[in-house]
Amino acid sequence: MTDDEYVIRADGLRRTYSGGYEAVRGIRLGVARGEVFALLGTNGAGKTSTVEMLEGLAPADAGTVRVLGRDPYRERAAVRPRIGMMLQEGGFPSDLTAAETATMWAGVTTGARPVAEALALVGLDHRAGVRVKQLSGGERRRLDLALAIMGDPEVLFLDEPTTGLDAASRRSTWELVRALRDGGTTVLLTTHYLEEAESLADRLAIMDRGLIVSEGTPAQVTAARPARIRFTLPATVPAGRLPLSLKAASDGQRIDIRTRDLQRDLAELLRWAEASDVALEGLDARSASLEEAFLDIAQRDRTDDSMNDRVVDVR
Ligand SMILES: Nc1ncnc2c1ncn2[C@@H]1O[C@H](COP(=O)(O)OP(=O)(O)OP(=O)(O)O)[C@@H](O)[C@H]1O
Repeated sequence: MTDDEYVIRADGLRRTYSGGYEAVRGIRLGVARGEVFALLGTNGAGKTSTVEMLEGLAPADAGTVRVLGRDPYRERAAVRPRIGMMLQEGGFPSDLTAAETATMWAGVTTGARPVAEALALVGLDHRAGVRVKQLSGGERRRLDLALAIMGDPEVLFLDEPTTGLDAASRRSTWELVRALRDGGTTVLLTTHYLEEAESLADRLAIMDRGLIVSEGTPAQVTAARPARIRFTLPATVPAGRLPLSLKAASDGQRIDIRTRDLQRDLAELLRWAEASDVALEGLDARSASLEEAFLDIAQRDRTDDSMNDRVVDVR
């Protein structure tokens, strides 16, 4: 993909706070038109600091940012009408009702959709007459989303859009994001919900300590991680009797095998169990999930060890 085909492009992006703390340490990312891109990371990894630069709310200390081909900070007047953003904190007057807040926002939004439509899209139509301070946390989050999509933006930035939402509201927000994407909107979102990223994102990046440490489709990000086989051995069978080729870690009779060739190792295990007449209680074999990929990164962050170093051979 050429640079021109990216709706959001960042290169060598850095942000240093006063006091010298470098929150974003040179990242490169590109989001294509009509794509949902999720930015994941541990607390303090630099997601919000990054998104604020992409939104044009803060200048980059180094590197370049282009949104719709322009610098969102220096060319804010040209970029702002074409983007929607939902910040972590909405910060609207709490005495206004949801409808009044949306009407006020529509008044300063280019090409605003009808207020009733915006509220209905986030399932708040029945709460239109309720003051913001009387809305629940999840309802306020949905009002923030209604305002972000008020102008039917070409590019939508969502910073933790479903934090505080119940499971049903979260799923209807996902449906809305998918519908916007299908209508051609490019979406960049941050989230702490890995299931959300797995279900929504066409591509994602995981940030850690100011850098992007993994990037690709959810399948690509998890493909690099080992699969896992777990089971419990009968009390009479010591873990040392397992086939030597299986890299197994044990906690008493509970066995945890990490493997990059799930089919081969599972077949080996089952052949051994059959031949040895051993029942593998609670046998569970699964490919790596995004959550495991993420936890590996977070764990590495703490120990600076590779995952393989943490697998202990039982022999
Ligand atoms: N105004 C500021 N001044 C100094 N340091 C800041 C400021 N804002 C953020 N930081 C620091 O920069 C780092 C990155 O913060 P940022 O909010 O971008 O992380 P994040 O990935 O969005 O985290 P979270 O998932 O917790 O929201 C953190 O260590 C934070 O303490």
